[in-house]
Formats: sequence, C-alpha cells, structure tokens
Amino acid sequence: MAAENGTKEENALPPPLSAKFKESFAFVTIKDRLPVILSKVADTVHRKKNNLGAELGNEKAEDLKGIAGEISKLRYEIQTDKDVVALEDTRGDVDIWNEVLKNLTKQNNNQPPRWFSAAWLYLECYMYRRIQQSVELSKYMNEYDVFEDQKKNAYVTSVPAIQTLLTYLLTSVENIPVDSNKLQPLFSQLIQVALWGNKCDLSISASMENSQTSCILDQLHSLEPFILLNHTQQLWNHLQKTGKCRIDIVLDNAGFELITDLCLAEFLLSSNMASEIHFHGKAFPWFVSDVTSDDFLWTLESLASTNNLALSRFGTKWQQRIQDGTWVLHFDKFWTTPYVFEEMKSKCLTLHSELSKASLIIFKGDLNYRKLVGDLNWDTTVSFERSLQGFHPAPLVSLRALKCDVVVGLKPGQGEETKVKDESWMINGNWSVICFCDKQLK
Ligand SMILES: O=P(O)(O)OC[C@@]1(O)O[C@H](CO)[C@@H](O)[C@@H]1O
Ligand SMILES: [Mn+2]
Repeated sequence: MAAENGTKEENALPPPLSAKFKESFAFVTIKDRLPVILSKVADTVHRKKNNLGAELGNEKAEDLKGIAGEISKLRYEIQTDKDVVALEDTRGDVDIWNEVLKNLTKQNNNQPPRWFSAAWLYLECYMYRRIQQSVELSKYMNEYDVFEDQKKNAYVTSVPAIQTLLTYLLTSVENIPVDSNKLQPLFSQLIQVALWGNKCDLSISASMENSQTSCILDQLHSLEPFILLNHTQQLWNHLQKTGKCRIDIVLDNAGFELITDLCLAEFLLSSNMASEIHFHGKAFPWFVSDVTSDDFLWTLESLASTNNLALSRFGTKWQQRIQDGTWVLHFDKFWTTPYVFEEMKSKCLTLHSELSKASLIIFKGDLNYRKLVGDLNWDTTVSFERSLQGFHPAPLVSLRALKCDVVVGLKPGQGEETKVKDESWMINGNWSVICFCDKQLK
C-alpha cells in the first residue's frame, strides 16, 4: 500500500477498493449487502402496487410491476457477476455514465466492468443509477422515490431524539455566548452531534431500521474515545481567522442526520460564525437514505407542522431562511455520478467554482469521504492532504463514521491498536474521524 514522500514507486497510487479482494468489505457488500438492498426495494415496490394498485389505477400499477422487474433483473446481474451494461434512459446525466463505462471497458482490454472485479465505488454508484433508470423508464411513475417510505419512517422513529436535540438547540441559540471561550465548547459539541448523526444511515444497515432513538447529547462524552482523528481545534482556529463567512455543507443522510446538520447550520448562523449556509443534496434517490430536495423540504414541513414548540419554531424559521437566502439549496448532478472528487475540477468546473466561494466545506458521511480519498486502498498513515490528490476548492473538513475499509491520517500503529479493540472497526460505524485540510499538497 502506498505511503507518502517515498520513492516514485512508493508514491504510485494504491488500487481502488474492489470485491476482487475477497477479505474486503467490498466483497461482502457486492455479494450480500447490495442484493439485500435490492430485494428490499423490490418488496417495497410490490407492496405499493398491491396496496395502492386499485387507487393508483392500472397504468401506474403496471409501471410499478415493471420497476420491480427491472430491480430483480439488476439483482440477478450482480449475483451472477454479469457485465455492467450501458444506461438507456433519457436523464440528463446518461452520457456521463455511458462515457465512464466506455472508458472503463477500454482500460480493461475491452472487457466491460463486472461486479466481482471492478472498482467498488463505481459499481455501487452505478447500482443506484440503475435503480433510478427503472423509475425513469416508467411512463406514469417516473417521480417515484423507491426509498421514500424508509426515509420517512427513519425520521418518524427519530422524532423523540429530534425533540430533545431541538429543545436543547432552542435554549442554546436563545442564550448564545458572545465570548469565544464560551462559544467553542458549544461549537465542538454540535460538530460531534453532526459527526455521530452519520451513524443513522440506511445503506450501511442494508435498509434495516437505523434511527436515533436516544438523546445523542448524553452520549457525546462516552463517544469521544471513538473519534480516531479529531481536528476540531484546527477547524475552530480556521473559523476564528475567517470571521463571519459562507460555509457549505455537503449533506449525506435524511432523517436524524439531516437534523444534526441543520442544528450545526443554525448554530453557525446564530453565533455569527457564518453569514450564509449552502447545502448540497442529491439530484435523485441515492444510497437509500441520502437527502434529495423532496426530503429536505418535507423535513422542514414536518418540523413546522408539529405541535412541539422547538420543532415548529425551527421548522418555520428554517423555511424562512430558505426564503431570505441565508440558507441556499443546491442539488448538482455531480454528486450522483461515479466521479471521485479529485475529478470535479475537470468534470464539473461550475460546481468546483461554486464550492470555492466558501470559506469552509463540510463533507458529511462515509460515501463523501470515500470520494474525497478516491476510494483507494491507502495506508492508514498516509496524510488526508495526500489522499485528496489535489482536490481543494476551499478549506474542507470531513465528518465521517467509518463504514468502509479505507481510512487515512492515523498515527503509526493506531489502526492495528483499534482492530484489537474492535475487529470490525473500519465498517461498523462505531468509530469516526474529523479530518480538516486547509491547504493543497504542493
Ligand atoms: O455515506 P454514508 O451514508 O455515511 O454511508 C453510505 C455507505 O455506508 O454505504 C456503503 C456500503 O454500501 C458504504 O461504504 C457507504 O459509505
Ligand atoms: Mn448516505
């Protein structure tokens, strides 16, 4: 595996994570987890057809049957290690996906990528784009979000935890300290709340329920030792230097994690550390629980329409922030392509330029981390800067619970020590990193 500052060979890039490595999480994911996620999607679609078929009418019922059929076909292709096939719908990003497939085929002696040998990141992203294709190809159900019920259920089961958190936020922002020494602990606390909010992800749980059901604030102290790399102080120092600024948050999961991100955003504005917050969500349903525009707006409406004081207060306030422009929503197609982030400048300069207007970009979650580091099999002691391979539109921080077997920036021996404590430390979401980078490696 590659280290840094070595000889030319040692600085060669490590291989991408792939199911060809039979001991890897990629192998478990392709062999077991993705088929389970697809089975759950097919069941959801069949259930919708059976329960709502009469109400929806024959045409929609038939389309749901078609979607379920496409999902089952995709699951069969994965389980029998078939060639990845080109997309055939008319969504605006179809050429990007087919261009990537063509290049991967060319690079592989004109053999199309296959599920148990190609790069895991590409294949998992492709699977969610194929799910979207099954919806795009339907005539009457092409707005359908096959993950909608799971995401809404995750929110509903998290409501007690959301009530506790937003009640705490209400008190905090109504008594926001002016003195930075008193502000810093609150900043650190809400960074950790957003960090651990990332454990609530329906992809890693293979769509099994994964909501926050207890008060996250009470757990922060006991969770602190599970933060393997913590750059909160560097992050605070950076924001003290920038003063009131634009901060972008590249979102991950809907449900409880989104609420923790909105809490952090509200704190950054109420404390005058930020003047505006830009959120980046997904253009279509992605990795089961990632936030789409519908999810974002539904969440605010759900908060605003409850009779709980804190929820309705913030729901209404946050809807207002979208109106007054202190919160800006973006849903660029780049985030639902197979590209890793070091490709952004060449493949999507507009987004790269947009992000470069920020004084800080906060990347949430494991998939964003994987794309930051290129989903390459780095040595754990390689620096975070090195793994970005030059991606740096602005100073950035990743708040990530580990759910995939790649991590960088650790001390020598730290990975080995952690493995002794917890055999599946890289994939169970129990451990996390707060990685900050404010410079590009020369
Ligand atoms: O980005 P998130 O929501 O934190 O995690 C999504 C995710 O867990 O799904 C994959 C497994 O299928 C992981 O590698 C990936 O990171
Ligand atoms: Mn996610």
